[in-house]
Amino acid sequence: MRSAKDFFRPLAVGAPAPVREVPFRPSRMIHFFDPGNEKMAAKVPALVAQADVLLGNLEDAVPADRKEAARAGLVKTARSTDFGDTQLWTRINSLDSPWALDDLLTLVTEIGDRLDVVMVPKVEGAQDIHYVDRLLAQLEARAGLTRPILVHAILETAAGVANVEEIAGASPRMQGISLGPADLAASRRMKTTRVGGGHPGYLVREDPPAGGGDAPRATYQQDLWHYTIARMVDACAAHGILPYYGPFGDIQDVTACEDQFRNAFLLGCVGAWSLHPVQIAVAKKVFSPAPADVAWAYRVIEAMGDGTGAVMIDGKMQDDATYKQCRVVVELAEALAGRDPELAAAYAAAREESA
Ligand SMILES: CC(=O)SCCNC(=O)CCNC(=O)[C@H](O)C(C)(C)COP(=O)(O)OP(=O)(O)OC[C@H]1O[C@@H](n2cnc3c(N)ncnc32)[C@H](O)[C@@H]1OP(=O)(O)O
Ligand SMILES: O=CC(=O)O
Ligand SMILES: [Mg+2]
Repeated sequence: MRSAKDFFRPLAVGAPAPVREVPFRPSRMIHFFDPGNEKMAAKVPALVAQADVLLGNLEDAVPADRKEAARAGLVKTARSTDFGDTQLWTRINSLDSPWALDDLLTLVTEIGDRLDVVMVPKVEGAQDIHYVDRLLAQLEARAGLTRPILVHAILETAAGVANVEEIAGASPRMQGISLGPADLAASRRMKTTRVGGGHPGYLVREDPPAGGGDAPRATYQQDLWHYTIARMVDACAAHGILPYYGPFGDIQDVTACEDQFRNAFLLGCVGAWSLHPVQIAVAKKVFSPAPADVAWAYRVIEAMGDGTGAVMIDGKMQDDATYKQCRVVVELAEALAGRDPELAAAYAAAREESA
């Protein structure tokens, strides 16, 4: 383990200094595209205005014989697209694959100045982050980069979940963690055969009626991902990095996708992956606080003055703790409004109405 004093020193001579705080940039949806798929790549310029993050995916979902084409496609897209303040991320291949090393060598050298975050799949412990951390520093120094590329880990192995706290704190480069429910299900030997979301078999059943009988008993579907998301959120919050829900594979079921995203939002996640353009709007809706909630948060903050003591608003007790919750909502709303004029107008209107 590195000394605390050395933690913020560059890991290679000439590499940029590590960041001390993860910059909070809106990232409600991390939109995946296959850069080697010409039809998808052609849609990227139009998606810049819609998505907070565009991610060129090189890992799963890209066939083995198209890996080099995807990597080359990402270099081309990064160089030919004006991303404005939309972030460009990539998901490299897993560290045990034949492609990960060339992914990093090529991308940092060719488009390192355009890449904000490298997503690393199947992270099992701090050792995986340390490897990427040092390699990125060497490559950044060689490429003459002046700003460090951040790292995002996918939580998708049982070992990764067991080590999530050490992963979150492994490097000042750590930007965040996403739940990867598909690979995690496989790693845990869960019996689901889907990408994220619930399962109708995972339920609790109400007690039998008093006195017996065989009247039908209600069942309630349970959330397969609650434990892991909550654990990931705690690890991220404790280390000052950002948690995300990952993929929802039933593209047509936007209702269930919205529910899954909202559970994650309420538990503390700041965004989710979008696999198809239709999921961008779902994530935008869910991960932007509702205007009525923002207006309420401002009311509480204004009524609480310096944030101490207790007041009643509409029959509800407010104190230092609700004040802090409301600050979370307002700070998020203000960060999003800075990027999204429509949202800014909706927040201003709701605030005026509730005044
Ligand atoms: C478990 C995990 O690791 S999840 C992460 C890895 N998986 C991914 O990244 C999947 C990304 N998404 C996809 O590959 C595709 O969306 C699929 C395979 C799910 C569906 O693709 P299609 O069957 O082509 O969907 P559909 O017919 O609705 O597409 C409509 C249009 O949107 C385009 N499109 C589809 N998905 C995307 C995308 N993610 N980004 C940009 N454009 C897209 C299609 O190319 C198509 O273009 P066209 O109108 O010019 O023909
Ligand atoms: O990579 C994501 C997953 O769910 O697996
Ligand atoms: Mg995966």
